[in-house]
Amino acid sequence: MNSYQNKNKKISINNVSKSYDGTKILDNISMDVYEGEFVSILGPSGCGKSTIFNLICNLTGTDSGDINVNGKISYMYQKDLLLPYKTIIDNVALPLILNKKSKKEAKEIVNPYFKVFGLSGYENKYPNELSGGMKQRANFLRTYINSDDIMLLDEPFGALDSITKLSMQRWLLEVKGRVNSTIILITHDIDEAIMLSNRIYVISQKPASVKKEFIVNKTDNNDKKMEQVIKLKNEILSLL
Ligand SMILES: Nc1ncnc2c1ncn2[C@@H]1O[C@H](COP(=O)(O)OP(=O)(O)OP(=O)(O)O)[C@@H](O)[C@H]1O
Repeated sequence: MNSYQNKNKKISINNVSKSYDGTKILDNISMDVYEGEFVSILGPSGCGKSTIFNLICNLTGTDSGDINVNGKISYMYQKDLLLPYKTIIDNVALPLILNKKSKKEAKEIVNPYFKVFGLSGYENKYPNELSGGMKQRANFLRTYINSDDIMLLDEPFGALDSITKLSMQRWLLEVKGRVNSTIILITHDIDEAIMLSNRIYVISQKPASVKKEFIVNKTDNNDKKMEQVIKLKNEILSLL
């Protein structure tokens, strides 16, 4: 158990199974996520990870089992999905404008977050003027503006080169230290899951079931940290 598991449960997935066209995708999955926690779902490509998010968002229904969500969800995809003809600030303000705020008011609300999310100076640029990493920061900020309560991140750094990816992972860790959002990350990158998460659910090949749940102990002692990471990585690798 980690310290978050004493807090409110934000999402609980109970014995959920799901098939598409007669093929079982998810087999009796159970997971819980607590307030302020960063949880990763780690599994091989195509095993059904995005299907779990689609079920959480009610974009599709379960065949059996149930899902309880306690809060407002936002969902960030791997692709940035920024509108090319709108400036970054207009893109980020979009969820508020869709929620009936005036354009002026929406911009005033989002403006201070540009500094917090390392996007100062990019407010009036267009998406094609930004690097892949900066676009994903803007995408993350727009997701956060949509809801800072529960954020679902579906391989947000999957399309980035490895150096940008590492700097974005560090950036996300730092941002997470400043916000109290509950975050669930889908990834097939073991290092990413260990670096960012408080807890990791390792899931199997299709039909996906939970193979094991790991708590990632955070320590400031670098030697101990390295030792723990190697041990955890080996344990996870042996399951995949
Ligand atoms: N709406 C749908 N109709 C039919 N089959 C689907 C549908 N959505 C997903 N699937 C199938 O379910 C399986 C799991 O897909 P899903 O996208 O959930 O996996 P994933 O683990 O997120 O994949 P990846 O790591 O490649 O993003 C795939 O075989 C996919 O073809």
